[in-house]
Amino acid sequence: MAHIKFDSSKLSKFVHDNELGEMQAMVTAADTELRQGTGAGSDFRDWLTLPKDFDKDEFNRIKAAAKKIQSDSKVLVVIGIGGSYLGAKMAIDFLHDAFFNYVPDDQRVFPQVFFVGNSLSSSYVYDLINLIGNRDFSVNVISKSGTTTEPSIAFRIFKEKLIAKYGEDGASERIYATTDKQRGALRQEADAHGYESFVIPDGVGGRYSVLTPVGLLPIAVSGANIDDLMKGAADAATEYTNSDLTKNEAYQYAAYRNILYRKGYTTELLENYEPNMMYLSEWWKQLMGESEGKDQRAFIHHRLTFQLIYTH
Ligand SMILES: O=P(O)(O)OC[C@H]1O[C@](O)(CO)[C@@H](O)[C@@H]1O
Repeated sequence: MAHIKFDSSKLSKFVHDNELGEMQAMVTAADTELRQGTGAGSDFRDWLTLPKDFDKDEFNRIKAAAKKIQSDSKVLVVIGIGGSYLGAKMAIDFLHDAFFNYVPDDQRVFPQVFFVGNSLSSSYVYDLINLIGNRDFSVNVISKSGTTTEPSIAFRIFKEKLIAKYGEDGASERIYATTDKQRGALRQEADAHGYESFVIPDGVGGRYSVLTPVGLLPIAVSGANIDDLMKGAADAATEYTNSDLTKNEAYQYAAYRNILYRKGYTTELLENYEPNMMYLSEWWKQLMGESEGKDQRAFIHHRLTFQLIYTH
């Protein structure tokens, strides 16, 4: 697999050589808790096996839905917020060229993919409606609960647009719902109207859901190869199973963060040099912030995209 390298050489000023080794006992204990499911939040560990152990029938339905959208739509409108949005946005930006969404219709192979329902901005919605114009479009609405305010509002608006353009039945054929298997407002609506629907697995928290239908359908519609994506993730899942700190670079990163945090270094920067990696950083911020921030012990996360500088 293409390797992501972790380089700790510049840390020697802050962390003594022996300090990493001293973390091994803690890392082994944490790894055992994680793998055996004996720690807090153990119901939400399915992301550990997701790249290898996923619903293959549903995966094929995702590919079929992506083909249909590619054949009948110029635009896919993806509605979702937080974990139901950032992973797909990150992957599509990262995997395609910087101007993917700007290529004109007569030159593009795959639909434009736009995200909405992640803010309450009425001007953003208005601008997107204008941008779609009279062109054919489909909607992928993504929400586990089906009641989150921002995506619910956006879905109402774009569903009305679909009905006005294609009629009730035609609209139902262009709505793809990614939601809970059994519960929630969106599940009920999808079943009642016969929308093609996909499941957000119970054991995968929203922010870890990029390799579920949450991320996979929009990514597949954009033309990226989701078979290769899952294969790469499966290789990574194998590579990062070793709890030996000298062998596992992901655990090295975690251990160094922990050492630094306890020394009072509580601000973490993720820098990148490519504009199409901007949402990789946004996704990372949410992963870290939402995972660590809920018990008041989090790093403050920033991202930098040279030359763009944000501190948020
Ligand atoms: O999928 P739903 O129910 O609309 O919830 C979305 C929320 O859930 C999360 O994905 C996880 O808590 C948040 O990031 C997001 O704001």
